[in-house]
Amino acid sequence: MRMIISGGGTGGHIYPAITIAREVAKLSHKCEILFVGTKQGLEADIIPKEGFNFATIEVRGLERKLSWRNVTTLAGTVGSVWKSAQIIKKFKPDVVIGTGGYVCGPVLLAASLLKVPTMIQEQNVIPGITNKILARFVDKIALGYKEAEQYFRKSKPEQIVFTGNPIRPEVMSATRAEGQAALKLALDRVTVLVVGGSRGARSINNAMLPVYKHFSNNPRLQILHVTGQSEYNSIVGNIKQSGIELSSDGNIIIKPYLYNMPMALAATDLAIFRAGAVGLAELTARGIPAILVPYPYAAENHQEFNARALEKQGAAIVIADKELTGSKLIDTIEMFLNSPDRLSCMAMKSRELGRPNAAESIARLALTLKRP
Ligand SMILES: CC(=O)N[C@H]1[C@@H](OP(=O)(O)OP(=O)(O)OC[C@H]2O[C@@H](n3ccc(=O)[nH]c3=O)[C@H](O)[C@@H]2O)O[C@H](CO)[C@@H](O)[C@@H]1O
Repeated sequence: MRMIISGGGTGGHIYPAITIAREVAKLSHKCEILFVGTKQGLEADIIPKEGFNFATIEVRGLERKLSWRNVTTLAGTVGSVWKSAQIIKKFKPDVVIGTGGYVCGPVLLAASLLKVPTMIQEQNVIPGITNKILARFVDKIALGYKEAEQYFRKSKPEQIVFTGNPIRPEVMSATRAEGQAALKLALDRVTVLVVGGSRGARSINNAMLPVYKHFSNNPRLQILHVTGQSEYNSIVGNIKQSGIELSSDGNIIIKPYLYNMPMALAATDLAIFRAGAVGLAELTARGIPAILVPYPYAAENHQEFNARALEKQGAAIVIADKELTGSKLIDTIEMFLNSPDRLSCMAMKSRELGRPNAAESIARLALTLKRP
């Protein structure tokens, strides 16, 4: 099996691509995989680290309005479709898969024009613009949420398959003890993991300062906060300025990014998260109860819809970004600390929503596309 996989911009598109690629490789002997991304996206950092061959094309995202920039972007897209076609002709894939982000547009379009079997994987309740356009050209559409089907009305029913979102196998295999050891966490404390998606979240970062003040040195819990690369230094600066100690044996741990997120998830009792679809798939697969603060500027407010899907099933509490304050977070964390039953009930509801085998379903679907 030879496969090209493309997806980029943020972790929410990149990790599904990595997971699907690994699963296809596991299921088919002799598998060669080429990842196509951009030089600017997070994929340029993550993909070579993960050991995949990596080719790049130049492509920009469209603005969601009529603009001169869009005209030049579309003109540039013709060039990137041509470049993608060259990559495809040279690599000769049996199948081309896209996991979202604008880089997928030219790659999947070129594959479809060259009559190579294609599949896209849509992670969100409300699909991204690239996948909405690509839906007209591809052979299969694998959905992370059933609710997304209504946005692909022009597609044929046999094109659409509800699989759930793929999660890395390590997310399921890591044990609590391994996670605690990997992150040097205390064994006897409730662990709160705070993550603002793959790039961090300013409003969550800002709301956390009073939370640290309140819980600093509290023996009942520890907080592991992932700030995102760009805000790490300023957050650590603010914490030090406010007199909170970040010693190695303290209960507040701040990281810019976690390359071993599965370990952190394995040790987590409560998550404070944005509502990126892959992050949510990981939380539900492990049955982690969550306080979700959807990013309000995500395209068509899709994070709100992702988050509400969990809230509806009792797997999470949602706080709107504009209503997020330190004291609201403190009150909600205190509420969970004082009612462990509520926390475990939410954990159970979360696990009911999890689809730990989604990656395998998607990989099997990809294998069916290979022509004999
Ligand atoms: C602002 C925006 O539009 N974000 C979108 C982006 O989210 P984003 O990339 O933030 O989202 P997700 O939460 O879906 O996925 C993040 C992935 O990165 C990993 N991770 C994150 C932080 C870290 O330190 N280490 C780490 O490994 C997580 O474990 C997860 O696998 O793609 C998602 C999937 O299409 C969408 O639902 C989000 O709305």
